[in-house]
Amino acid sequence: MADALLWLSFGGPESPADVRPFLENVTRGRGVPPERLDEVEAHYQHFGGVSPINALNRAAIEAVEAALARAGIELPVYFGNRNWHPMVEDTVARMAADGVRSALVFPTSAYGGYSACRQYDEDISRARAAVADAPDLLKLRHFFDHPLFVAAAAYAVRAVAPQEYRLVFTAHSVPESADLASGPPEEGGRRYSRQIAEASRLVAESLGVVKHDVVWQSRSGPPQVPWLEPDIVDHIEALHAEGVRSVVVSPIGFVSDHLEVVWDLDTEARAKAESLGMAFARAATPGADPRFADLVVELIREHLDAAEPRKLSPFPAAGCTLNGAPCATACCEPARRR
Ligand SMILES: CC1=C(CCC(=O)O)c2cc3nc(cc4[nH]c(cc5[nH]c(cc1n2)c(C)c5CCC(=O)O)c(CCC(=O)O)c4C)C(CCC(=O)O)=C3C
Ligand SMILES: [Fe+2]
Repeated sequence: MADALLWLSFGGPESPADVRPFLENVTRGRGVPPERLDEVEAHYQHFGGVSPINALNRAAIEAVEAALARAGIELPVYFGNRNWHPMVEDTVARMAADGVRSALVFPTSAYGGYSACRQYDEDISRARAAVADAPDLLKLRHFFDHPLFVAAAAYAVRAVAPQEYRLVFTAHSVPESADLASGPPEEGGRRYSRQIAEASRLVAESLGVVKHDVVWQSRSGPPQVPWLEPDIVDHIEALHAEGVRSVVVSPIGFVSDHLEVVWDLDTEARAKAESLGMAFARAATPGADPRFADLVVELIREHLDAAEPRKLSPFPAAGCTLNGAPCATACCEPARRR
């Protein structure tokens, strides 16, 4: 039923010369102001023009290959990205040349929403359209509420948490209009912000933490357009004013570390906390946790062995579609660009 797995991710630059063309790929047609791009380019160049995301994806793929071998599942894994090499179009061409007729696709995002889900569907459609005899590509479902995802995130918090702390979850902000457009209009359970809140609640609950916050990071776009708030850096100030003296930040919105994690959290949010005399710890992203490889194998088994989906939330399982079809006609439509 499937001859391969395609690991589909965002991509990131791996040298200083890659940064600008990468950013142009990310923002093509998206109305991101040039000043924002200059600012973001400086963040990348601060780290030598290298995002950790591609190396972490390669390492996660190795762990999944080992987990598949342990499970006795013979499925070669291919790696393709939306915005940087290896580009998904090139990878799908290679899959076709290797004789792959049908593949499962693991997108490196656990959630619904335009940027986190439907844009990966668009990548699948684009890549298939570019390749003669492209394989059928079936995308795996959203996994924000899978017990192994929740367990990996909870473990990462426990690994860095001091005795007393405020637990703060963070995810990539999106325009409010994009968040409201996520999921079919009649059904709120696929809304990005609700899934983020639900994953955060599940992690906090499994840790026995009674009070947690959900905040946002890395907003871009023109300032007059409302995005999900509050921002993590502003929130740290608000917590300080409330008397909180120690925070643990869990980047629940992301699978692996990337530039926006190491810049916005490890650099900016940490500096803000330290300037206020607050203790600051950032939990690891789950992608490198061994539970994560097992999670991917379980999601694959839902298809190969018709295994029962394991999920902790009451929200409908969504995101699983063939050949880049959206979940539903009006689901997660891209925001209109001015
Ligand atoms: C929901 C979401 C995720 C999580 C889901 C998922 O993981 O897929 C995510 C992940 C990521 N976002 C990333 C990088 C960027 N995102 C940008 C811009 C944007 N992100 C958005 C949303 C999201 N983004 C949005 C609504 C925009 C505005 C423009 C647009 O509508 O597209 C820009 C442009 C500059 C700027 O505007 O800041 C960059 C460089 C990287 C890789 C970093 C690296 O290289 O290490 C990753 C993993
Ligand atoms: Fe982004």
